[in-house]
Amino acid sequence: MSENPLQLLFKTCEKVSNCVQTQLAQLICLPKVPSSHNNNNNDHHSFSWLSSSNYSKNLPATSMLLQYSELTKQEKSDGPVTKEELGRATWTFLHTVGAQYPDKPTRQQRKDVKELMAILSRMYPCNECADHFKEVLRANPVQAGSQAEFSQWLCHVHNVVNRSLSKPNFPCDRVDARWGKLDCEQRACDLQGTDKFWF
Ligand SMILES: Cc1cc2nc3c(=O)[nH]c(=O)nc-3n(C[C@H](O)[C@H](O)[C@H](O)COP(=O)(O)OP(=O)(O)OC[C@H]3O[C@@H](n4cnc5c(N)ncnc54)[C@H](O)[C@@H]3O)c2cc1C
Repeated sequence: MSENPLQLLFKTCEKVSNCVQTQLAQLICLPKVPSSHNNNNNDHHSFSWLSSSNYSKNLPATSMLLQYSELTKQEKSDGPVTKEELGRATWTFLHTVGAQYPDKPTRQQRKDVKELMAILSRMYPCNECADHFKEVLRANPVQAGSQAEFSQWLCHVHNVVNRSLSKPNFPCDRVDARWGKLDCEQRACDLQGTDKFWF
């Protein structure tokens, strides 16, 4: 007996749906799901757990897709950093050093920050940034006679870099409001005034 046209239509739709699911799953590199997840235990439909019929039974489709996107985020945050991420982390470090720098630094402390900036301009792991920063330092020698002086100098050189990247100027009178000493319980990290900070 010839097949009911509606049945034929349903079968075709199912085939198309399976095909789309497979292609999508391959596109986003989803792992193959063990056959136990597969209702009809049909290996060539490795991704049938994505189908709506499985959604209410084994529920893997949406939850696994969510887990997958979480995994992707995790992998991304564990992977190599971008130039922007590195920049933000380095400026955070520098401005925090600036906030913790002593009001009355010793000669050694002044020498250390100058060396720190010089080493940064040689070792910064982005060549174009390091080369540019060498020029910035030549035109703006480190000023580190006090905490206020050093944090304002940092703000100024950060603005020089900002301008070169067509970023807006940061108002340096707001630098103390933006950056502060490291937030540590019971001020355990507040090393200013102790000899721990500078070894
Ligand atoms: C030494 C150095 C040299 C760099 N050179 C280059 C380069 O040549 N080319 C390149 O593409 N990238 C460079 N970068 C990276 C670049 O400066 C930025 O860090 C990156 O583009 C991300 O920018 P952002 O807009 O997220 O904020 P960032 O500039 O990273 O700033 C982080 C935060 O600091 C605050 N802030 C901004 N400006 C100031 C300021 N003047 N004083 C105090 N706080 C401020 C803001 O709250 C901002 O959100 C360099 C980074 C460093 C540390």
